[in-house]
Amino acid sequence: AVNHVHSATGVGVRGDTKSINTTYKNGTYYMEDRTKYMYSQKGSTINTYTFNNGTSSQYYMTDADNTWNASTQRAAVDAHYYAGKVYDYYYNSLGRNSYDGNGHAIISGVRYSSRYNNAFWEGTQMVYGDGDGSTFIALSGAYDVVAHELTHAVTEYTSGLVYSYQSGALNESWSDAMASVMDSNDWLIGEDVYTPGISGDALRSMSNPAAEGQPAHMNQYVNTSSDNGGVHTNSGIPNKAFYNFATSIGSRSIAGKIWYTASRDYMTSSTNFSGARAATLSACAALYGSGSSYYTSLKNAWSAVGVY
Ligand SMILES: CCCCC[C@H](S)C(=O)N[C@@H](Cc1ccccc1)C(=O)N[C@@H](C)C(=O)O
Ligand SMILES: [Zn+2]
Repeated sequence: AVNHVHSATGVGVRGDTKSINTTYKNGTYYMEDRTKYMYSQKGSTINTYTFNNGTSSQYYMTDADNTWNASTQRAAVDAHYYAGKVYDYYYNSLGRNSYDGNGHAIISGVRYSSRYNNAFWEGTQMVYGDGDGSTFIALSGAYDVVAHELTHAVTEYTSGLVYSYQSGALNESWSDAMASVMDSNDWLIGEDVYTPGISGDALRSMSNPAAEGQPAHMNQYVNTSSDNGGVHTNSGIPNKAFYNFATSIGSRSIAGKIWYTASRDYMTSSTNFSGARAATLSACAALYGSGSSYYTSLKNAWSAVGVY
């Protein structure tokens, strides 16, 4: 195979079988995907590692027969698979080659710590906990979680939104919005890995933020210093604006293209909610014209959440 590239069978967090791209070298198979454009262009790859429930060192994921069906491999299978899908979306739909726009390698580490109910972008890689089995199962098991985390990397290289108060809530919201474009069969966030014992709930709802305890209007903005100024709470307001816009124009992909363009071309580290409205309007005008029906729908989407 070219560059020892193999497509393998893997079993994900929820027991679902999928095809992943691996590399054969030194007599074994590695969870290294060399099939993307970034490999042909810069030699960089998608690589997935495990912390083996530690917090400092991560280890290669290898498999002797390239059938990745061990229970200890499930979180890595999904982190690897979904990272590839998120790379593909940014490259094929938005013309962005990896999170830096220049084909940077994409690194993930799974099984971080013990019973860890979170996932995050560490600044150079994605990190996923296993969850405690009650609040979360392994967080890489959800497409929207992986899209959320990798979009934080895109945000760092585009707007650079500071992760606190209104710019931080926008940072969180842009991750949820792009995740909802890619994982597009509902308006829920985290539902595939959240509370396995409860059906129908989610960590967040973009269509009805209040359903999961978030504000959906500026007059409900929560002034707090916790959670970096309530970034996971107040994200409900721009999340609702994105939902309003995408549903009013009938296209998540067009809404996502405007949101991405706003972050890349019109937003900065200190952009607040009003600035985000202006940036999305500028992006919409640049892409579709200020006389477009999209432009009017976008104004209405923001005014419906009390942002001007
Ligand atoms: C390390 C401490 C804070 C990390 C914050 C990361 S970026 C984050 O926002 N993680 C997501 C994970 C996620 C994403 C989509 C769906 C489900 C879960 C997140 O929302 N974390 C919540 C639990 C939080 O930190 O409050
Ligand atoms: Zn986040």
